[in-house]
Amino acid sequence: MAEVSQASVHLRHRIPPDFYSLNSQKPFDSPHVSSFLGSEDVQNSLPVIDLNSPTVEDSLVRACELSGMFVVTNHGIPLGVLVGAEVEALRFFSLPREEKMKALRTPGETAGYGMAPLAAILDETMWHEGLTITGSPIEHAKQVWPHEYMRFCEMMEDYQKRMKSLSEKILGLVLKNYGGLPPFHESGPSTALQLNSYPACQCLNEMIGLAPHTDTSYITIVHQNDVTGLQLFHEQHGWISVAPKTGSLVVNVGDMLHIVSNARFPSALHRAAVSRVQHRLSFAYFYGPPADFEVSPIINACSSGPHQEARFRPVTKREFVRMKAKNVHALSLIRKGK
Ligand SMILES: O=C(O)CCC(=O)C(=O)O
Ligand SMILES: [Fe+2]
Repeated sequence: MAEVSQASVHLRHRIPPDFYSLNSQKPFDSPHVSSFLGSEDVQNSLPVIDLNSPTVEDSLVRACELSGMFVVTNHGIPLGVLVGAEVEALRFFSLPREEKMKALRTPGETAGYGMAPLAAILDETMWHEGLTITGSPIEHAKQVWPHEYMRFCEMMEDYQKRMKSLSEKILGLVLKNYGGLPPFHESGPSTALQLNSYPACQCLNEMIGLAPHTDTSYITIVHQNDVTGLQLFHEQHGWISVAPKTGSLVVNVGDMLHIVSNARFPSALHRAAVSRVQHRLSFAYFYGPPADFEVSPIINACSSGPHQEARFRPVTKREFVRMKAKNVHALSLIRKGK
């Protein structure tokens, strides 16, 4: 996921590329020469889980173990909510650049418009712009639409409320054999909604939308518009495309759940490709523990063999995020017996 420490916040408000002017000088020669096209043949190999199925717990645990990424159906979020949020996001990203800049993330803030927060830790040019929302987006929405901000705010708040419940449902099922989702006594979970926009790119060579990364969350729930772009790294097949399927959602395991599961569930390595002709949108909802909650591996009867011993030392999300801001491979820093 896309979080960095206070130490590097100044990098977080770097501005996205000027897509319009770069595209108008086409063909634009990007420094990337490799292909970002995922393998289409194996795109359907991700597990698809019906959340109403009587065997849902087992299926979820197996999917977490297998690839750390899966598709859910019958998740209870009406298609109208997903499409409505898409329409509002497009209304924002279609604004002229100088209008969007009014919502630019200020140094020290998480929420706001700008490059993927990931850009602060990866030295890579990404064909991407994003709007990060934590709770109410009203301050930023008012800056760009002095009179027409309410609909955007209502849609995004409703979307987050529903995603929070869905995250808790999925995590509760996944962790049932681990004693369930831990109660967060004082503060609630840390959550964020990241609206991602990848304008069509008529570059000579392909540009990456989002560079390969793992999310810092327990889990992330992704909704994509109908343009393919999300890719998962698979040990055997390399990069595989996770094609959008109307109404279904993609869920992936993040670093925090990887730790809790004692490495039984891989933290999904994923990235986003860009289309030459279509504007791609995605919504990533990150659900994680409160910043000061200490996360540690849960060892229980389900664990066997090498999983019997804790593979990671306990870490708070705050500390982990700080470490990851300096080193994307932060998991290796808290691994025991390195
Ligand atoms: O655009 C996508 O499908 C992925 C987005 C993502 O990985 C992120 O925002 O962390
Ligand atoms: Fe991600």
